[in-house]
Amino acid sequence: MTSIDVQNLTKEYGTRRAVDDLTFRVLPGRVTGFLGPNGAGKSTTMRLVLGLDHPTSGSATLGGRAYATLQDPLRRVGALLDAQAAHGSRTGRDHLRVLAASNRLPDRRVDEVLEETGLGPVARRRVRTYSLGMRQRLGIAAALLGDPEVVVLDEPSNGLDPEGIVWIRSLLRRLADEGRTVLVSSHLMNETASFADHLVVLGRGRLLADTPMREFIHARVRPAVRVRTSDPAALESALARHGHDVVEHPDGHWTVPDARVDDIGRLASAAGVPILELAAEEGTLEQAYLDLTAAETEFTARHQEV
Ligand SMILES: Nc1ncnc2c1ncn2[C@@H]1O[C@H](COP(=O)(O)OP(=O)(O)OP(=O)(O)O)[C@@H](O)[C@H]1O
Repeated sequence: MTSIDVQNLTKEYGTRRAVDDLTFRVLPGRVTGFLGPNGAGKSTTMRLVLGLDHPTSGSATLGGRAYATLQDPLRRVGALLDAQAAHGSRTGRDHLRVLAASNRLPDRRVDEVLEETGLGPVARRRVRTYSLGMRQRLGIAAALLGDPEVVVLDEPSNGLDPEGIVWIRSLLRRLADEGRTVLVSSHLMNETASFADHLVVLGRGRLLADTPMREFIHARVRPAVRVRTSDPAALESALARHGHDVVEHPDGHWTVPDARVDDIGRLASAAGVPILELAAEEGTLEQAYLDLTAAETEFTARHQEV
């Protein structure tokens, strides 16, 4: 199977360094979320992987080969970078047929991907009449046309309605389960958390994290227990006796940082404290991401002061 290998990749536009000595690997069989603030270098990296731009130094390869050297590239790599790329005066079906013909792919694939992306009913309409979500689906259909081992999608949920978002989530999962290499950029943290197994995070063109999603969250956000009781004084003293701090919230629930739900449940039960609600509070990707990017901003500010 084919991995994406980015090795000491640097791209400068004039004096601006969009990608700065980046090294990471995107492995098959999982969905890798590609995150970073605006201008962090995600699209530039994707363009370099897809041979749409030349690196200033370093390399980006697919299964050890540069994109430009691949035979029938659509059969190896499918990409969605710009959903507006399709010709407005063509029908969705014709757009895909032209792509298929130029990559020696059978017409049968066109109908298969139209079906797969839910575009069957609008396939014979001109692209200029498509909504943003339909164009997005057409871009995804084009990416899947060659049944590629590697799929690179820049903001695929953009413009999709809730049904479309659920669909893209299950599509990404299936592509990864089939053993493909899937790299997906997004600004939406809840969305990324729902599909990514692994994360690559950029900041100012540099690699900030390359880690499984669960680890990324657990390393940055402390787990807590959410609890609500009808006898706050009794709960507070029971928790204090066992060295737990509590944080009280205006709506009456409390959180106990760094605690496990089993321990708090047992402790409350032993003390005879009535419990109305008890739940584990997992950190979210958004919290972890903001923590990381805040640390990065602080680091940059400190270094600029020197
Ligand atoms: N063709 C170009 N010419 C000059 N500068 C460019 C070009 N392409 C990108 N840049 C600059 O490189 C930096 C990285 O941009 P890039 O689009 O890769 O970031 P991104 O992480 O994809 O951002 P976003 O989340 O906003 O899409 C930005 O400062 C951008 O202005």
